[in-house]
Amino acid sequence: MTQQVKNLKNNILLNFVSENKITYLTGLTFMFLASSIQTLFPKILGNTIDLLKDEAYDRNRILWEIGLMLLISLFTFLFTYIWRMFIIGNARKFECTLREDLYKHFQTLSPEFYTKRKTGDLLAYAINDVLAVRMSLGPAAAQSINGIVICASSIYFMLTSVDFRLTLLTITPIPIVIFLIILIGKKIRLRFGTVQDLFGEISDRIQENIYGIRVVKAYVQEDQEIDKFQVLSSKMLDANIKMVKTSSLLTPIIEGCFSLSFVLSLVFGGHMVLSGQISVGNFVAFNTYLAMIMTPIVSIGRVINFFQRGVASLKRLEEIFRIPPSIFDSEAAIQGNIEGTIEFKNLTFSYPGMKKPALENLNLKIEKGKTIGVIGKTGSGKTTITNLLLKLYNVGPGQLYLDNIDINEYSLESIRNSISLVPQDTFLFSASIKDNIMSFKNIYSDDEIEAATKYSSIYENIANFPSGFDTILGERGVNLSGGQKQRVSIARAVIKNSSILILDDALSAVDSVTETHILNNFRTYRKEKTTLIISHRISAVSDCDEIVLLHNGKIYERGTHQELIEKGGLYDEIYAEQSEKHTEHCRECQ
Ligand SMILES: Nc1ncnc2c1ncn2[C@@H]1O[C@H](COP(=O)(O)OP(=O)(O)OP(=O)(O)O)[C@@H](O)[C@H]1O
Repeated sequence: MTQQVKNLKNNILLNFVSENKITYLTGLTFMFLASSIQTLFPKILGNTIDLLKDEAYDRNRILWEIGLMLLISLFTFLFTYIWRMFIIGNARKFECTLREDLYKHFQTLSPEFYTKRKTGDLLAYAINDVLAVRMSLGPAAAQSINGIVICASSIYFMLTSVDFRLTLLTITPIPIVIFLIILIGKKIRLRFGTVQDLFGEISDRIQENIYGIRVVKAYVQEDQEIDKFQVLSSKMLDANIKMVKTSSLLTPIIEGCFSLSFVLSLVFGGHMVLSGQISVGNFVAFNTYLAMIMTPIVSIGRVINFFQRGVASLKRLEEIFRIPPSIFDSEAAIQGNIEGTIEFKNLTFSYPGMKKPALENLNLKIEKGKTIGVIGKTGSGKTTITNLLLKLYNVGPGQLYLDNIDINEYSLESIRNSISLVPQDTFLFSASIKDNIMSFKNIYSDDEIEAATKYSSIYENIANFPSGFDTILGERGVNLSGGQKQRVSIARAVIKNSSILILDDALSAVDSVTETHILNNFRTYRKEKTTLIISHRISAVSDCDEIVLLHNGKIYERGTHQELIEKGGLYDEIYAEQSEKHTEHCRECQ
């Protein structure tokens, strides 16, 4: 577990604020200054009006007042710019740091975590939740502090410079407005929650549909899919209409209450002006303060909403950060290259939450430089061997050895640097073929890249693409055939040139001639190195030094191809079945 993740587990927000306290304090000081001087404006405006009322007004005094107003505007602009740079800038920085840390944390989590979580949900953490936290720490925090200062100073000036009674009378509707905003806001949030849930469902459906578009078309499922989508879409419409019905109440209520304040101000304030209790200038200043108060109060609902969503999202993120990486290095983990001897000793492994072991009492030693074939029916445990060798799952002590050292003693980096895997489900990045082969590591020469593709029998295909190795692959490599994708994936493993190579059913989409060609290449290129070929096809493993036939997680038969044929067991049966099919296929081809 990295120190960073440990820190984040304690309190993400407090850690960030304390790390950036200087910028926060500077920002808050300028925010306070900007809001405070802003509230001087109405008072000076009032004074100026009162001065102008006098026919023999002092011209210089008026110019001085106008100059003051210009200075206030200038400093308000300047201080607002400065606090925004610090406070909003910090919120942006927090968003970025949070997303990077989350991404790093995702990289440490086990495959088990990913099988349990939906992609759409994980995306929501990285996008919606991080954004919600940023909005509450940035604009919402700024608006509330700014609003509190503006309201407090405005009310103070109204009370002290204009009239105590008039102030109390005109601000009477404000607590009612706040109460109603909070009440309606709660309802809006509930309805917004429903809209968000439906939005998640719609995103998941679109994502699944695009991902499985071939299956949808092949099974003529388009109409059913459209119907299902329409049902969801109308649910979303209903939820939105319900939300709009409630939220539409908010603005008229706020405007109505403030209109009441202005009417009260006009009636009683006007009367006070006429009876000479307050000046016209003070009356103008009073109304300007009233208008200034209006903006932060109107945004209370939005700010509360931002905070609530921010707090909820922060909680969700903290929960995710609290999930410990289930696989990590021990304190004194061995760093370095593994030469390639593998040994399974009485290994029994069950996937988390599963009763039946995927591998049971497995005993197998693979000497460095040997090529081993693993064959077996679907679900017999072949891929589980790969998962354990790459330490994607934890294995108990004393069950799996690499170069006669327990796998648990190695660092994850050493294990994964020493093993190249060509997985069953080929995954290519939407980048150039070259970047895919190099795994984005710019450490290989063009000659090495070319050689790797020749070993994998994909060179000719790539050379025929107009942009050659620079051809950009579509998402998941859609512009390549299944067999081409597999061969690019093999080239990626070949160039890594690790001590151990695992081909997990990696030749299933290539024809038998290409399969033989690739396997022949491997025989020369990987002479001194360990290779594990997992396959359903006997043709892929028949030349291996030893073949292991797995059945229900146990070794059922083992030996060379010849020995297993002579034994006349299950392997021989599969061989006979596959040879017959092959012969039939050849006859049909003729
Ligand atoms: N993540 C998982 N969680 C729970 N059970 C799993 C998981 N992965 C595999 N299994 C189970 O473990 C057993 C062995 O699976 P494994 O993937 O190793 O089989 P396989 O021989 O590679 O099959 P195939 O030839 O179809 O790829 C199966 O019963 C499977 O259902």
